[in-house]
Amino acid sequence: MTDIEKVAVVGGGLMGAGIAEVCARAGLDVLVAEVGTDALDRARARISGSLERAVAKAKLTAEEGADAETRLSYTADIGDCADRDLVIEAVAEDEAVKTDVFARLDKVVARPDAILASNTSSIPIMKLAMATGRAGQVVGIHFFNPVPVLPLVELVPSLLTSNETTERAADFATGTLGKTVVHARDRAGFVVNALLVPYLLSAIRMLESGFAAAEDIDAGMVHGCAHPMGPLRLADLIGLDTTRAIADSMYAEFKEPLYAPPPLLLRMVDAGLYGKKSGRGFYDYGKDA
Ligand SMILES: CC(=O)CC(=O)SCCNC(=O)CCNC(=O)[C@H](O)C(C)(C)COP(=O)(O)OP(=O)(O)OC[C@H]1O[C@@H](n2cnc3c(N)ncnc32)[C@H](O)[C@@H]1OP(=O)(O)O
Ligand SMILES: NC(=O)C1=CN([C@@H]2O[C@H](COP(=O)(O)OP(=O)(O)OC[C@H]3O[C@@H](n4cnc5c(N)ncnc54)[C@H](O)[C@@H]3O)[C@@H](O)[C@H]2O)C=CC1
Repeated sequence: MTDIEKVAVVGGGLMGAGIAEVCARAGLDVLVAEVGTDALDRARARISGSLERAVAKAKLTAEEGADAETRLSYTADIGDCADRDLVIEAVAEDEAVKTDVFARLDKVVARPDAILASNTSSIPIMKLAMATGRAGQVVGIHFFNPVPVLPLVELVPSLLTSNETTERAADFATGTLGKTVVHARDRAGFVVNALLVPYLLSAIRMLESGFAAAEDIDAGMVHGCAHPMGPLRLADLIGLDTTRAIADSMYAEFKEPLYAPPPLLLRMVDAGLYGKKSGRGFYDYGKDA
């Protein structure tokens, strides 16, 4: 266990809700910060629903589920992050939005040794660190979707992150949350997305070119390579808006065509077809997805 007891998660979407849930299940006091009451209600419903499913599947006792709920609190005021030991930013994959959040956290987080972490998939940590006056305490702690299921955390120090911050973040991920850590350099996409995203984009290009149907592309990778889901269903799970944003930042960093988002992905994002979270992407998920 580490000295980290009070955590805030800024952004309670797909990833922020999962991160808040695993932190509360690990016994931490967790504050979820969102942009307004509607977004907070959605975050609360996401976390409570997931805890209820874990209880229904006997992964948690009813008492453990109820205890986790009592450790969670919600706010629309980022100023409430003042007393936190660790803040994990999980807002949309947009550099301007994230740097604004880091600049605001730098003003409000009062503890001199607090860690400011980002769950970014691809934005260099240095860009976020330089929005603060405490780059030594800014680090990437990158979780994987769904957070309660997947064991991995990528730990990404920038050139300016102190060894102490990196070690405390690693202890938090492994000792407190029980995750498996891999260390990555501060390059867009880190380790996993640098490998995964070109594969997802290739599948989209394959569909776009008429090479094969979505179902056949996915079935090929599920039944031929034992992946738990095919690349198009996985892109839908990640969110096509997020997949596009990740591709954009990797392409901006490396200028390699394999990272360039294909036109079909761009048009689907333009159309609001974000995948599972919006109800439609490469597949239909119905209204309640
Ligand atoms: C973009 C980035 O920056 C980084 C990323 O995250 S990249 C994305 C990485 N994620 C992946 O690659 C996901 C690959 N897919 C999978 O692992 C699986 O398909 C999946 C876990 C999503 C669903 O698995 P499945 O077998 O098709 O469905 P299902 O039977 O419903 O779920 C399997 C288990 O996971 C659990 N689960 C699924 N989704 C869950 C969620 N959102 N929260 C909690 N538990 C969940 C289920 O309860 C079930 O648990 P049990 O076996 O103990 O009953
Ligand atoms: N979707 C995925 O599979 C994965 C995503 N990530 C990363 O996690 C981050 C979040 O992604 P998702 O959860 O998928 O996105 P999402 O769109 O589901 O959630 C983002 C949330 O941030 C909130 N938000 C926006 N601005 C805010 C602000 N200023 N203050 C507080 N909240 C704010 C939004 O209201 C929304 O609820 C991104 O950086 C993404 O790249 C990392 C791993 C996997």
